[in-house]
Amino acid sequence: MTQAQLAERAPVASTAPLLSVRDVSVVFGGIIALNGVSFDMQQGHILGLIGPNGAGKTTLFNCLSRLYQPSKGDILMNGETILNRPAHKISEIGIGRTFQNVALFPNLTVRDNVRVGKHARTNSDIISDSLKLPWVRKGEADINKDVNNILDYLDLHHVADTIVSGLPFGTQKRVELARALAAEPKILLLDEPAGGLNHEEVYILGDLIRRIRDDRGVTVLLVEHHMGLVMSIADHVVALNFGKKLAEGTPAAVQKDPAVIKAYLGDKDS
Ligand SMILES: Nc1ncnc2c1ncn2[C@@H]1O[C@H](COP(=O)(O)OP(=O)(O)OP(=O)(O)O)[C@@H](O)[C@H]1O
Repeated sequence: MTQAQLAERAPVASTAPLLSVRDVSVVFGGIIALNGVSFDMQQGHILGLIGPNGAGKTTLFNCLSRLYQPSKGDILMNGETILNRPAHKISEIGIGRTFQNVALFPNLTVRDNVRVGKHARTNSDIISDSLKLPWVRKGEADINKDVNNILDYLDLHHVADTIVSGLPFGTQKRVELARALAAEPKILLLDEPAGGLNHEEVYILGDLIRRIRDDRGVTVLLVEHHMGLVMSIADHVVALNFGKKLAEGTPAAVQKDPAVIKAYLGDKDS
């Protein structure tokens, strides 16, 4: 192969962000929950979004997951706005999410909850499903294989046929992660995943989030109060306070930033 052909094959490092939050503001009545917030998320990064109570983290998370519409600004994925998408259509463009208090179907098994995530990405419809048309049967076989892989990956096979409501909270959180992964997201939005977990469970979770990024190339946005978790796994941290961006950078730099230290003083959760 010639030098020119080799050069053509060489991967081109892309610096274009996967997701851009541009000058986003959200106003509730007279309250400015977000005030002109901008930052980028790079492909393959774990981005930690931190800030004291009321800083605007959940509001921003809800804009990204399309539950809230910003009053101003834009959110771009690969350069295209996502603001024209309703919440139930974001899995189609590769955005998955988990919920702070776990939002599974409590009376379904672990396996069926994960299958729900998988169906968010398949093209079958109710008529094809009920007629069991060939492409549906083939689709089902692939779905079963993928679901089994995800159950193995998240160490959930032993509880695959257990009803979710009887499982410990930490396991339910893992099921939620499995359901989100089943939709094969490019970006995973995690809303306080460490909430309600004990010290060991938080450590395991951190390892898992890192593995998901490394093994599956999933870019992760993590809204989290648990500073130990954010600082140990994030590549980049964005700190908010009173709806504004206070600082951003590496975990070490943000942790040392005087404005961030000041914002957290007296906040018992920090
Ligand atoms: N639906 C709403 N209606 C009115 N005000 C709201 C609403 N949601 C949030 N707010 C206000 O917007 C501001 C930002 O709240 P938000 O919940 O986004 O902060 P947060 O950083 O997620 O806080 P916490 O860490 O306590 O969850 C707060 O002043 C909050 O009271």
